[in-house]
Amino acid sequence: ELYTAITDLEDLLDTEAMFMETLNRYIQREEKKLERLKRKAEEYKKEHSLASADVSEYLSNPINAYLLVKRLTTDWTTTESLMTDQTALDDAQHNFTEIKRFMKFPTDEDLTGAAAALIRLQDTYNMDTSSLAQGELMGVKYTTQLSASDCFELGRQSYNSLDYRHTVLWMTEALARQEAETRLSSNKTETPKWEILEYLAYSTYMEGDVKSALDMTNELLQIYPDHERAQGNKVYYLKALEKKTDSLNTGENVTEGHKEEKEIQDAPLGKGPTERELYEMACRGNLTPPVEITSQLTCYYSSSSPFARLARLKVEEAYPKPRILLFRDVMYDSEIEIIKRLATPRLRRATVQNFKTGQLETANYRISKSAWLNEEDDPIVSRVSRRVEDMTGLTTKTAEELQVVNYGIGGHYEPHLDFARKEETNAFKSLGTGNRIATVLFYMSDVAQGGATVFPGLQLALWPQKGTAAVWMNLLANGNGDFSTRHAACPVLAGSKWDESRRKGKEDGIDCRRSGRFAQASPDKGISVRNCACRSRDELEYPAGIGVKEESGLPPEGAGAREEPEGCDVTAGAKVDEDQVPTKSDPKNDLIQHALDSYKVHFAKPLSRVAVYAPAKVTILGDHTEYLGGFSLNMKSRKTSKTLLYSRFACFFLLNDEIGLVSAGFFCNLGFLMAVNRQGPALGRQALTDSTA
Ligand SMILES: O=C(O)CCC(=O)C(=O)O
Ligand SMILES: [Fe+2]
Repeated sequence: ELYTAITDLEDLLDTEAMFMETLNRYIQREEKKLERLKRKAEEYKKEHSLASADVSEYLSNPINAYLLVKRLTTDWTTTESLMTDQTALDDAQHNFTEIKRFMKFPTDEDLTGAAAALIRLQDTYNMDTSSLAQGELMGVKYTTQLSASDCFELGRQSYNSLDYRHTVLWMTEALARQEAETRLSSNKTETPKWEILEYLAYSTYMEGDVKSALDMTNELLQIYPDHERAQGNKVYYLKALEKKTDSLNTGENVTEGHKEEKEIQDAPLGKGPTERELYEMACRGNLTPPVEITSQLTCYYSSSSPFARLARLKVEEAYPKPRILLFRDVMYDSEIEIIKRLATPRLRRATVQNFKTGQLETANYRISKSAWLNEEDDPIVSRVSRRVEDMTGLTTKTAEELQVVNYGIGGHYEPHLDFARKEETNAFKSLGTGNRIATVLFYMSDVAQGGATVFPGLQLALWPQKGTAAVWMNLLANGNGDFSTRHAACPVLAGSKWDESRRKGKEDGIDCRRSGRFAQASPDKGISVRNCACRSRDELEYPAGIGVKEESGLPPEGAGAREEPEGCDVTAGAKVDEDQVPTKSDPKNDLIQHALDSYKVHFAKPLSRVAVYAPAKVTILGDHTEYLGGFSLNMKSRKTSKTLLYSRFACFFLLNDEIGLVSAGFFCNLGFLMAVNRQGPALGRQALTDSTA
């Protein structure tokens, strides 16, 4: 199943390239063969006309007589075998077989799935058939168009799935396009009109319009009078019409055609629209929570964990109750690339849990591919786990592995709950975890169109933005599931959607929380902004006085701060516990050692300089300490004991105890040891452990 993930579809382009190469090679070889045959024919023609000019004269020459016999024997045999030579074709066919064996190649199931996906997109995003066929997706015009035969194929796929409504739509479009194509070129189009009419007539009948079905069948019979099935159908439709007229006269109730009552799939939520309607409206961006809700929302910087105190996290409330938060810029592009690279070879069709048996199985309501990553796979996974802990205040010890998801054409996940209900006794057995306390969903790509995460009951849509994470609790404080968290992933209309989620399981009861920080998380005192209905990065309105946007979130990538310092949250962050002070005997906690090791790993050479940058303000010990929002890095120098700088953003390097300014106004608020000179005194370490910030 390749259609279920865009990343697999990308590989199909390689397959197509190989096919094209084989085809071109085959054409070249056949052209060469035809060239040789043409030359032969020329030679025959020349000799033959010479002979015909004066036959007896020509044959009086014994050499000519000999050559004539030779031409028609051995020569002709060679010519004939050249004509029948199939090695080019055999080679090409052999190549095709090998390519199909060794490269990704779509199956009929892929074609059906891809067609169903297009039709799903058409329905969810309310797109009319003819605009879609002209390459228009929700008002955005793309260059690719569908031909009559493409539309015919979509109609045929719908017909095979007994979806007569879409068969009618697509066959009607196929007919219109076929007529236009025939007008434009004298060549006959690939799909004959009578065939389109046959599907169209039958589906129209099945949709209840017998009269039109009959008209179409008559048109078909004009083009193809001997079409047996059409002849039979005509009789059938005529009878159905007669019966209809009779019963109308007698006042009897008739069901038109074979139209069946549509199964009612969605129970209305109270009196209003059904969940499906709300879901589709939210996917189209036509639904937002009422103003009474949005007016309660705030944006703030979170510094509720030691790490977050240094790298303050940009938090945006998306919904108050259930509390849904968006953490902006919490993942580096480079991390995303690594995670995608690790996951790609492991992607498999995503499964869902069978409500009754607890077994994992595939389902049409969840179409995507996913891969699971654990902490042994790569240190990056632990990094993400730590980030999740810092964001939520929950431990990831009982969390599921990291699930990476890539959606394919029209990939979606219909409304569902992430937690297991009481009746689902077997839930999570196979995963070996408890119920899901919370979901943390990282968006690893922007999606050009569609692909929102929607909460139909809350009328809320979250639009994927690369590097943002959405977080919500699935369970209430008493351990019961919170049904208002029912959510869905809308079909991806254009683009590729990559998600990564960590869902936290519980072990016993509900208490695997390290603290109730998430549930109680509140804006940092005094800096909350009311009613910031923030959508895109540019629109974010963070409180003035806190600093430039770049100041918050993770340090800028490529600014020498790629490595998130392990242990930084303990040593350089909040108040340092005596027994947590790093010592030489405990190199794991030793920032300097960590910096040295990281440097060596990344640059394959030892360090010779110390560089430190401060979250806000650097104070040299001896000077008074100004607690600027709690961000201050105290440093000690042998040669100078003066406070050097009052600027809030600064980067210093220490070279043999001299302190100098590297660049100001650039780095952000993460106390971070970049490089250390071991030859000098252990300034950096001392400075950091002395930090009072
Ligand atoms: O991809 C999304 O937007 C939501 C995914 C989701 O709900 C899930 O994986 O459980
Ligand atoms: Fe979900």
